[in-house]
Amino acid sequence: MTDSGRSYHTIGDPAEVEAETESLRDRRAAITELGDALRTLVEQAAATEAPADELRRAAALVREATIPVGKQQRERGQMPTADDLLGGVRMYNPVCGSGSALAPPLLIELGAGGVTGSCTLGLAYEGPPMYAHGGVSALLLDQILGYATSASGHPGMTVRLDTEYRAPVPLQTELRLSAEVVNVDGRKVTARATIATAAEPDRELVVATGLFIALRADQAIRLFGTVLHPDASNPAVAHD
Ligand SMILES: CCCCCCCCCCCCCC(=O)SCCNC(=O)CCNC(=O)[C@H](O)C(C)(C)COP(=O)(O)OP(=O)(O)OC[C@H]1O[C@@H](n2cnc3c(N)ncnc32)[C@H](O)[C@@H]1OP(=O)(O)O
Repeated sequence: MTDSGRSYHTIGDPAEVEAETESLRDRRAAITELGDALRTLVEQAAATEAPADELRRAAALVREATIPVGKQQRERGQMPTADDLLGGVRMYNPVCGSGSALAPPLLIELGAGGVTGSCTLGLAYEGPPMYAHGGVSALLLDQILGYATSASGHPGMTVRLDTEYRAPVPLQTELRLSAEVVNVDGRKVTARATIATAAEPDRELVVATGLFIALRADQAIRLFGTVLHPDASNPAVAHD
């Protein structure tokens, strides 16, 4: 979809389709630009030692910025119009999404036999002083495990995530993640993932094993019916 509210998959006048595609590209670029600015803000706000009056000035500026952004808001049952769920584009995913202020973002690449990821965590992700919060490590691992299972052709939902913290994950340090599927047993898929630093990729700091369950059709419809089977009551969907 584009700002005009029409689907970019529309079959019709090629010039119109091209204009809508260009509009979508431009909107995604703008979402990423805002995401970058927000990430900088979040990181600087977590690291700031500025005096109170500067912080209040910043708070007022941020409140002002929420006005244009808050103008058109989607609701829970509506997918972002800039996303392409089946194509794997999730602009606001809290781990990988370039539009998310929460995402480091983690960059994931498909490799032979699995997937790899890279990111650097700033002070906003601090748990123990100088190191990442354990929940943040689990977040990164769940995402890359999910990506590995999907990429192997066995997408599912996490039902179990076992996380072993062998050594603290340093902040402001380039990290390397990797994940691979280790077992497929009917609808149950097991995958293993690790976090290391780029400097010492073989020293596993955190290791996780995830169990993923492929959804039955009735489960998928119960959980995601509105977005998987959009109908006229879903205002996020274009009805050309
Ligand atoms: C190229 C690719 C690009 C795409 C990128 C995408 C990236 C995406 C990244 C996203 C990453 C983020 C990902 C996320 O964050 S996913 C979000 C976090 N996860 C959830 O919210 C899932 C919550 N759980 C459920 O909704 C239900 O459990 C579901 C619906 C999944 C299964 O329903 P149900 O629970 O009723 O199960 P079943 O009747 O179908 O039975 C199935 C089998 O499973 C066994 N079982 C179930 N639970 C457990 C358990 N805890 N330990 C061990 N086994 C368990 C069960 O015994 C049975 O075994 P068997 O009796 O057959 O032997």
